[in-house]
Amino acid sequence: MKNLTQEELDLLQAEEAETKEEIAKLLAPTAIKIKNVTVSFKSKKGLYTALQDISLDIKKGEIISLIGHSGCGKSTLMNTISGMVNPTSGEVIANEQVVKGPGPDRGIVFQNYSLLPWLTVFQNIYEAIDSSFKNISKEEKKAIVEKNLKMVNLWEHQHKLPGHLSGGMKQRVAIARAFAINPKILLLDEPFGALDALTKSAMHIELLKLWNLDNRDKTIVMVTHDIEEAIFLSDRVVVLNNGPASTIKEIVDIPLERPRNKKEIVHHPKYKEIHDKLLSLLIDKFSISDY
Ligand SMILES: Nc1ncnc2c1ncn2[C@@H]1O[C@H](COP(=O)(O)OP(=O)(O)OP(=O)(O)O)[C@@H](O)[C@H]1O
Repeated sequence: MKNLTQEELDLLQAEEAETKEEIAKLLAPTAIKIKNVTVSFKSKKGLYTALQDISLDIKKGEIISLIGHSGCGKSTLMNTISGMVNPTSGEVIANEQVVKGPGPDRGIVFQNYSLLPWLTVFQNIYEAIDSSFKNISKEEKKAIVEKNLKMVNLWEHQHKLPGHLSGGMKQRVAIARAFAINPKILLLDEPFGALDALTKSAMHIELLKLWNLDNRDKTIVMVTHDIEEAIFLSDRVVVLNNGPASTIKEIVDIPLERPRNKKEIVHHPKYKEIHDKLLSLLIDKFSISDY
């Protein structure tokens, strides 16, 4: 084990880390640093400020969920990390580089899969690898496609077009494509939002399996509306206030040990507490008499 610096020791003490996992997390380097990010959009009515002075540090290997009401700015925050939206002020540092635009170190999966409908499953992944890795041979690229399609159990479906796949299969292709590029940071914008409950559950397990296979090194940021999904997958849940000028309302830790079991986790004494807390943060009114 490496010798800890005074700063690291102080940090450990301050946080009263209890488990090995917590200690590892505390000592992990920062993968994404969001520094005082404000995002304003020009609209016909003038300037619309979606996000106001957001700061957040995300550690390497962390799984973070962004949650909040529709229109609060979750996707905008995600897009500033991906580089598709430039902050009006402030900056995002990802993998120690100031984000200036999209890059292969940050893979994105959208809710609508964004597969190219005229390409087969195999080609969809191959093309993504082809445009990201210039210096490897065709054979190596094919091997990466094969490995990642096998990981999501879709190798036998490699010749199909996206139109001939179910929603869950399309989403698995989209995830395999994101993993094939092997980004250090994986950005998931409501990736399972359109799936039925059973497929969604299966996809949660698939995602965590892939994350485990990768030594839990990949940093994952996910937008979701689903509290259960956020608790099951995340290390921390970031709750955003409503816009305009949305800020971080609260960051909720999910101190549930991994690996997590879908059936058992709901009986964990902390689960209900966390669930209630997130629900209260999202919904202010609970009783009919409040309406
Ligand atoms: N390119 C843009 N131009 C103008 N306004 C924008 C643009 N992108 C987002 N907005 C506005 O910024 C606000 C935040 O939008 P965003 O899509 O980030 O919200 P969200 O929390 O992801 O919503 P949802 O949960 O409904 O997907 C909204 O009011 C939206 O209309």
